[in-house]
Amino acid sequence: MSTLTLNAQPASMSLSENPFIGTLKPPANETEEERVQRARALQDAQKVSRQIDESLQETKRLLDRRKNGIRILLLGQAESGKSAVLKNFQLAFTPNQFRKERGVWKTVIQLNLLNSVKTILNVLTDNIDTQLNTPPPSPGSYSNSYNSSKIRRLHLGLSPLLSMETNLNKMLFTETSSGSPEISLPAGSKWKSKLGFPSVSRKSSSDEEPDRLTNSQNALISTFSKLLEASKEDISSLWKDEEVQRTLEEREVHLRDRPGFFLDDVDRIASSHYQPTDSDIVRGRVRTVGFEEYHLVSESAAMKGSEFYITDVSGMRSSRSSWVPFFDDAQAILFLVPLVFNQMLDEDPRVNRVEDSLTLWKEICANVLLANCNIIVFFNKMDILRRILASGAQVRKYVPSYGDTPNETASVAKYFKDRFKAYHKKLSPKPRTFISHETSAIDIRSTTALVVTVLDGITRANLEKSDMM
Ligand SMILES: Nc1nc2c(ncn2[C@@H]2O[C@H](COP(=O)(O)OP(=O)(O)OP(=O)(O)O)[C@@H](O)[C@H]2O)c(=O)[nH]1
Ligand SMILES: [Mg+2]
Repeated sequence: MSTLTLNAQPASMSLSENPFIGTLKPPANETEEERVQRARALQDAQKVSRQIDESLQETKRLLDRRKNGIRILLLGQAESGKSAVLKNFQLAFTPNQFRKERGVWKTVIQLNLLNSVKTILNVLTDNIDTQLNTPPPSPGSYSNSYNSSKIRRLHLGLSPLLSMETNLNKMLFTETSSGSPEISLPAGSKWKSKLGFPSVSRKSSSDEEPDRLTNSQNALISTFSKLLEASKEDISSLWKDEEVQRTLEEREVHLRDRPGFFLDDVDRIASSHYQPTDSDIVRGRVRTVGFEEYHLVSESAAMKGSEFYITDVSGMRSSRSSWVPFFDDAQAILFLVPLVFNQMLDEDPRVNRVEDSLTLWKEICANVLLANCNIIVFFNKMDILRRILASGAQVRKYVPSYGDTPNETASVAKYFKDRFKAYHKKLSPKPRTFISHETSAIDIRSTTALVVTVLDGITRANLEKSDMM
């Protein structure tokens, strides 16, 4: 083994030629004070050098550790359910850590609830505006129980809550350029530490640690919760009102199919003592902005100590170009496709969601950087698909090529699965197996069981790959 000697000096170089000797030698007429200063500076420099070495070693250790863990990338359009699937991974493998953050979700879920109330009020107001501008089709056909004065009264009653909601959103979350009324997660989960929940070791597009909330900000959160509780009856009767339900139906506003729907649980959630359940947390909606890597060290007995790195990204169209740097590192991709064939993208209401997923899928399949990557498709939101079909919506109206295939869940799922599978075969740079699952990510019992099986499959596939190398 060859050893490096620090004094090594080319034989051809004389001492007087060595350019470093002059700088390292103490000055000839150095005073005692200068000598002490020089010694101190040398000590400081050695300390910095040691710190750099330690940090390099730590980085290497983390990189080695990462290399031995399973690295998964979650992809799919916005609202496809990536963060919901991530929460199922957390529930399955790190339930204790997951539950420690329960308190953070209370405010998020209460804000989600209020967001649905705002949607209803907007629809009712809009409806009344339309009625005022069009004569009734038959006398008395506009006997709306939510007439303009009733809505005005409701608005008035809820206005302190609504204005507080605006302030809370500004205080806790990021505003998106999409202009969406949804709350957005600032890049990285550091927002959780704002609420007093230290984030576990993660890497994200923003590693800035936010300031903790001040007492007055915490008081605002608590007042919001109390005000929501005081408005519980109003919200409940608004949601249960038949006229309201009919108007929402006429306007094709299907709140149950939208993200962050909690109106069926208003009695439980609009309470200042409310504690979110696991299922509530998975249903809670916060739009992801940027990306975040979660490092999970399994707590479960079967896989204790196994490590996974799961990267969750924003699915907005404008964010997709920032996915590419993660392709190189990912061992498996979970690609989420919500089969909501009658819904359009938020960011471009002319684009059908399933068509957008297909376009994205083709790009992912054909990408050479992902040629060796396992890709697993989750056909998600199956519960919503069932509801959409039960409401009588015809697939062929939105996807003409569906033709006369039966308009029922199994046929619809098979039709889309076959299309995704065909592109996978045609566009993959190398042959690979098509793997897919039908999921409802809010069904935590079946999804936590599924992610355990999926992870097992990914681990085996990687072992086989490394055996072959
Ligand atoms: N009903 C139903 N809701 C779901 C399902 N999967 C996810 N959701 C809900 O849909 C909403 C959007 O899911 P997210 O996981 O936040 O979506 P995302 O893909 O992370 O979206 P971005 O962060 O915007 O890219 C959340 O409120 C979820 O709870 C599902 O299978 N069924
Ligand atoms: Mg997300």
